[in-house]
Amino acid sequence: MSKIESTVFHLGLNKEVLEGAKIALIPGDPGRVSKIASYMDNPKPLASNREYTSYLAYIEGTPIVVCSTGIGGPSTSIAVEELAQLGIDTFIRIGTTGAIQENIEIGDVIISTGCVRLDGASRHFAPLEYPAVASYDVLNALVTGAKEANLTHHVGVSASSDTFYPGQERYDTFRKDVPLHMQGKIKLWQQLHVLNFEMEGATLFTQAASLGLRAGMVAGVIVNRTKAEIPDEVMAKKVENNGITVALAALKTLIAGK
Ligand SMILES: O=P(O)(O)O[C@H]1O[C@H](CO)[C@@H](O)[C@H]1O
Ligand SMILES: O=c1cc[nH]c(=O)[nH]1
Repeated sequence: MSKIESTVFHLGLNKEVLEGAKIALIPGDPGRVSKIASYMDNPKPLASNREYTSYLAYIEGTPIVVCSTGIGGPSTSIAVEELAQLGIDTFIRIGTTGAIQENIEIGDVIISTGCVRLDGASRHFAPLEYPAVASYDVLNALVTGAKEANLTHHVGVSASSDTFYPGQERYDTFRKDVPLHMQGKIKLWQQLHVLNFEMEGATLFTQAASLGLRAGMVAGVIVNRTKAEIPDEVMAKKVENNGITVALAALKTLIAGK
């Protein structure tokens, strides 16, 4: 039996339990998986290992995998690789994010056309010159979903940092400062019309595009960095529903288009 036919090492899944699913919804937070699955039909827990919690659920009779990636590119790349081995060809990241443009409100959603590759893991899939871009049809389905959901959404470039604190220029930390070489980065990305910071998109987009797979990302804004550094956890729990709503609406477009 080839490796591919058996259970994948980290996710603890095999082809059989995925019931032929081709699309995966991939939040960072394992605690978000059951919530996402609960909005679909017949949600069923599949596995939980390390940061990877997975469910199977159905939309209009189509099986959909929901699997968390954990925080950051490295763990995300493992989830995407192993889901691809099991036949998934379309990935929709459902995240939360920090906006860096003044006009973006908490509760808005950001749909990323591409990501600034401030991560390390994406370089293991393609040289830095390779663009971290969403696939057109997933991006289009997400924008359509946001419009149908009547949610305020912003479409543009995100920045994916390997760290939450220095890489996103947070000063209110243990050292109460940011290393000199990381100072001024919010200003730089603001000038370049980057909309937000998060931590997985660059790896996901580079990995998927370079493997000929499809990926997109929608994230709920839980903090605006022109106003604050740390998100409010109660607000964050509420806002994550907006990203989920857009992704579920996008599924309908993707399944119809399939
Ligand atoms: O809410 P999730 O999907 O985890 O996404 C964001 O939240 C985490 C940081 O708090 C990072 O994973 C970042 O990308
Ligand atoms: O500010 C934020 C909020 C969520 N996730 C991030 O990476 N940054």
